[in-house]
Amino acid sequence: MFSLRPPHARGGRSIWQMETTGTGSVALARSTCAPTAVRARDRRLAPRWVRCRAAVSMPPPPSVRTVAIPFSDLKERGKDLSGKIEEGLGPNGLGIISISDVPDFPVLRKKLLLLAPRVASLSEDVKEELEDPDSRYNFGWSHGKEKLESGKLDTFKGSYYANPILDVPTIDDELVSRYPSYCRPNIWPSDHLPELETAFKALGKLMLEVGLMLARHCDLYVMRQGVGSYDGESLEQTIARSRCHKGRLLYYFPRQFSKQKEGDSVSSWCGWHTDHGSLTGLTCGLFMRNSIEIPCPDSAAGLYIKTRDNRVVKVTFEEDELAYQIGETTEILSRGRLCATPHCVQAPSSENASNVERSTFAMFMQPDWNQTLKFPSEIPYHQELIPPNGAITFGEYSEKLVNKYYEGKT
Ligand SMILES: O=C(O)CCC(=O)C(=O)O
Ligand SMILES: [Fe+2]
Repeated sequence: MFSLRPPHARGGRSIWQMETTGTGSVALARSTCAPTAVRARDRRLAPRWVRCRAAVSMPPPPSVRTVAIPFSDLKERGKDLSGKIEEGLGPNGLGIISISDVPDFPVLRKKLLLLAPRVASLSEDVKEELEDPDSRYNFGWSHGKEKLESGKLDTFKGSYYANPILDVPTIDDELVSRYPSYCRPNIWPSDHLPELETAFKALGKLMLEVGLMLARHCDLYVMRQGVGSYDGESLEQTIARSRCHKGRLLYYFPRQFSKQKEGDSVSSWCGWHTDHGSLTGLTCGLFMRNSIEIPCPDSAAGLYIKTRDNRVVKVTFEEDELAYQIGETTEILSRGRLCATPHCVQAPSSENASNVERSTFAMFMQPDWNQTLKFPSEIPYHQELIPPNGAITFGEYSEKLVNKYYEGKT
């Protein structure tokens, strides 16, 4: 059954340190905000039984609905949404919020997500041509290159990475070799799946536009809290001027569990990690069998989040809602006013899972490689990577992070 133990209790290794995913979501050890006894949002966490596989045993984790903001409110720059921002993304929030009624979103989502199994089923030769080892597989097709909690390579999901805003972020060769995971050009399967490029760019651009609107409201919330030098590094400006945004089309292969125990892991499809950038847009996962959409076959399958007081909860939002999560960089720069959240994805259980696939799209919005971040003196993560004066460009910071997790270098 599900483990309600804190992650560090598993197998003697912190599971949050394990997964090294592609751009935007290097999985990192983190200390969460200090646990507190009972918080306002806990009232929303009233347990709802989502699955019971065995007659005896521990209850499954509760399922929690995201705080939702209607698009018509979000697009008003001056509207006071600080209550909802605080409830969803503040120090006691789940670190995820959803936006409802975004025009065109449901159609663009479906168009792109239905292409994920088609990418995954291109021939091995074609997929190899679509790989980009020089960017550490941060552009084009990536499968089995990332490390999982177990330390094994992740073969459960495949990703297609591209910058939906800029095909060629820079032509400066020095920058391309210094920051390959952001500066290399996009790769598109123009001969084999030409519709991918249009669908990927359309959804990515929409998620950036809506993300910018949300960023504005996050800034208003943080400024109301009186955070000193935040102004010059506002989330909205940071995202608006960046050339580093990265979309990731994810395809989760059907999982066949050899032992029931293995299938019970809450992170059986995607390991625990915290996105390291500024803001991540996320679509609701689309379940399929043989590339045809089906309803989610197991209510326990999907996205899970670790709460600030060390509980694991399943998080739900509607398929026509667009969700956003805070990344570590924003948590640090907002001095903890906006909090990042560890998350993972659970596959359906064996009995329900035969041939079930899932696709989704994440849009990682992060500072430009040349933006200097001014870190406060006390930060919850990666203190050892920050120079004594606290100033480092996002490009250098990301390279150090990638080295830390891929090669153990700092
Ligand atoms: O599949 C999902 O819903 C989440 C994916 C994710 O967390 C990531 O790509 O960073
Ligand atoms: Fe993530």
